[in-house]
Amino acid sequence: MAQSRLQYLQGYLRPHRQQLMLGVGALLLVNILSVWIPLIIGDAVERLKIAFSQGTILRYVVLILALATVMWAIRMASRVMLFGVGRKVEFDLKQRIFEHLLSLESAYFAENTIGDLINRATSDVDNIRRLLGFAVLSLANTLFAYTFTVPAMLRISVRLTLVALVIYPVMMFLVGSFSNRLRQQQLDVQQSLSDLSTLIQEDMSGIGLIKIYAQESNEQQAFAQRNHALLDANLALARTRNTLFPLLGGLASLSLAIILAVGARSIAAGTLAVGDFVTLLLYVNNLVFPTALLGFTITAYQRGEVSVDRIEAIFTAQPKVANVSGAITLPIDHVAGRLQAKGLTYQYPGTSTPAIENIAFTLEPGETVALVGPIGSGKSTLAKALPRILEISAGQLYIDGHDVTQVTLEDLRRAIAFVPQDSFLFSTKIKNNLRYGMPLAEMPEIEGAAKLAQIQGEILNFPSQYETLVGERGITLSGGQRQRTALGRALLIDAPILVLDDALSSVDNQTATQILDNLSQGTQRKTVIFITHQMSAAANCDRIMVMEKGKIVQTGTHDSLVTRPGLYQKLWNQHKLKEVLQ
Ligand SMILES: Nc1ncnc2c1ncn2[C@@H]1O[C@H](COP(=O)(O)OP(=O)(O)OP(=O)(O)O)[C@@H](O)[C@H]1O
Repeated sequence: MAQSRLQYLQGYLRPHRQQLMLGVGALLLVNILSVWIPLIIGDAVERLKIAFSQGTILRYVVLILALATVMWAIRMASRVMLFGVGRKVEFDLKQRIFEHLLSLESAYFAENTIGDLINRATSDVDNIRRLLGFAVLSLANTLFAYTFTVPAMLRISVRLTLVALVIYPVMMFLVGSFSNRLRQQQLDVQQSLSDLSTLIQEDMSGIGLIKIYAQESNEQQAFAQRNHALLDANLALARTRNTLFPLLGGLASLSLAIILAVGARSIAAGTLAVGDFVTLLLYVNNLVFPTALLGFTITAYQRGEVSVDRIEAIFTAQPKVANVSGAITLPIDHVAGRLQAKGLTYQYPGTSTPAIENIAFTLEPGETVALVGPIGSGKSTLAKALPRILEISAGQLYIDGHDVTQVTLEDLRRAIAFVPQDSFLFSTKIKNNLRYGMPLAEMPEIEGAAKLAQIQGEILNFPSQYETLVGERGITLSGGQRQRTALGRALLIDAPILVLDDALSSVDNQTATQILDNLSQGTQRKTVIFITHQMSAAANCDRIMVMEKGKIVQTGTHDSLVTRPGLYQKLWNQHKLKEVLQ
């Protein structure tokens, strides 16, 4: 890891340095003040020994009460400030994680489960909040308590102080020897929690599939297994904590007992004043609480450390496709829509052969070109290469003569609207789904896009028309309706180039052909790449490119290709046969 955990933590705290310093400063003040009260009490004991008077007691009580109130107020202020820092870091981290996740490509989300990522963004961030709130407060408090109390104790009696503190190295050793086990067990808990979240997330998304295959009981078992693993991990951690913490508390109290025994003898021998003894006892008491808390502090710290690693792992993932330095801008109204490929090749990481190889073509502005070919021939790969959803090399693909790798991603993706087969819709009004790419679009524009996508008629039949909620909280659209809504969404941004990656597969041939006709008419004609298995819709396109094993093997109009022996003729004949048989 490039930086140490401590450096990461410092980085998280940097923006809130001032508040942190104020909080720690308040703690410092309170610890300095806390040395006084035992001194005052010791003094009171000595005075009262000489001459008992109500007035003296009252004066001491008022003084101690006043001091205690001030200390309480400062301690409160320090807690508000330090816990506030924890909360602010939590906010910053959540924000950073979300922004970073948005910058990553879908391949990252295929490798990392959503449940795990959600867990990191919530539970792990929460651990860091506790580390930077509670643990920092508690560590600083312990440190200050020792720094100011121990010298004050030494001034009273070196021997008794050493006697009282003899237990503390044992405590430190104990904490040290448990710390690795605690950290590992904490990691196991976080991992088990992530596994469980992943299963919940996947099962809820795939609930339809579970029902179709009647796999409820298997999924229940899988859940029980992971839930048990989480329970075991939590119990193991609790066992360790329950062994360590009471041990620490017990040892801290033991130091009080030792000093009582040894101190009483010194008083009897006349080498220690009663007042000093009382002060010393109160000092030891001051140390007991922070020391007994050390166990919690250490767990909070280790829990936080584990979470720092898990969160930083997200930040180390970098987007593969990014703007080159000095990338050129290409305003959409300057794009005519000419696409040219020269030796375009792409090989998926970890595979032995390129999915597309040495592709060359030129698409003129306004042309509608179908891309057909057997399954797995590389059509989707080519489609994804165009708006650089896949990382392609420079010098292989040009938009209006500009190398796409040199154009800013924002402009390139604004110029090339990509519509995939799986049309994802958000759980919101259909109107908002349509204007997703242009949130400020007005109704006439939205309706225009819906008409072009041939979905307007159906929307008007929905209960609340364009205001109808779709998805989880609303109505369920059919596959074809979803695809046409997704197409309407792409048409609304009015990109000069449109890539339809099997995006009309659930739409009947006639409607698909009508949609393509809509797109190729008028002054706002688009360059359309229509990837499809629907041969009759492809046949109506200006031109057809036929792919096989990652290469374009034939190009031409339907009429020219269908008469030539070759893959296209074969695909067309298969399609005709299917039509006859249906
Ligand atoms: N993410 C990936 N990692 C590795 N190989 C992949 C990946 N995506 C696709 N491939 C492989 O690349 C080849 C081309 O796939 P592609 O999806 O481009 O074909 P296609 O022509 O669009 O197929 P279909 O008609 O079924 O949609 C296939 O062999 C496929 O297995």
